[in-house]
Amino acid sequence: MSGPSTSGSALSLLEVRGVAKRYGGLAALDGCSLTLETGRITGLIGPNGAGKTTLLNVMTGLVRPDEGRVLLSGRDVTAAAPHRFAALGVARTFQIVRELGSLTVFENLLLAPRRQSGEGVVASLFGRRKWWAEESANALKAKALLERVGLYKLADQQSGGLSGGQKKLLDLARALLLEPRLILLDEPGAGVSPPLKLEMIRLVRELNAEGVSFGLVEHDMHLVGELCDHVHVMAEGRLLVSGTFGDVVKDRRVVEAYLGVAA
Ligand SMILES: Nc1ncnc2c1ncn2[C@@H]1O[C@H](COP(=O)(O)OP(=O)(O)OP(=O)(O)O)[C@@H](O)[C@H]1O
Repeated sequence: MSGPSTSGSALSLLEVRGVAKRYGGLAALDGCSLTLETGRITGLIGPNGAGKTTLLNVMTGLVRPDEGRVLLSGRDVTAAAPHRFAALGVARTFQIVRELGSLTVFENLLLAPRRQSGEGVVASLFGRRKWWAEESANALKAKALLERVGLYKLADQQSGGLSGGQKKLLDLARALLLEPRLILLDEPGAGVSPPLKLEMIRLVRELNAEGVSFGLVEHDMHLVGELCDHVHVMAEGRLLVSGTFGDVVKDRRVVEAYLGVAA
């Protein structure tokens, strides 16, 4: 990773510039450039196959782009591994939640990756004591997070028995363990009952008011309209239109992209 770049807006939290990713002959991303700004809940919408999930993967180090750059607060993180993004405060949730069904809800949270203290020489000398201290702090934190997302009563249940919405809330709690400054949500509304969707909206708003920024990939336009300050519309691996939700849904190019008509 190189040092801070000189360009980019002061509000830019995570930015992709000219990002391309090919799978064989298919361009999942094709010169995509866009910015998620600090403090905002930014929507990423677009028709199926537009490249939204691939972009989230690039923005969290799960996929290395063939071309282009990824900048976090102006710092080049294009080649950073997922744990590095996590350490820098970027967390994500998944379209299909990958909980360990045979473990309890609480155990799933304890096993989730989190920011760990450094493992220098001094740390390793005091390793065992430090490990215990960290583990008990993590257990307390996990309990507090379960309470926050409304799953505390289910802490001892096998997570495989959770509903779709409860799994999404567990995934959000898992992301929050990292104490992130940015959370990328991949379809948090998919397969979620209306009451839990409202709960998800409430939580995201509350976290945002506390200073957490969000990138939100979502097909549920009600959810996008409720949550997003700003929306980027993607089509065919690149940015098509950006603006307020009200503006982009009226945009002719966006309507055409969703209908599959050439803009
Ligand atoms: N690992 C992969 N191998 C091959 N093709 C892939 C891979 N990942 C994504 N693709 C293809 O890249 C394109 C973009 O996929 P992506 O999942 O990013 O789109 P999306 O906008 O998230 O779609 P959706 O809204 O349906 O989830 C699709 O055509 C998809 O089939």
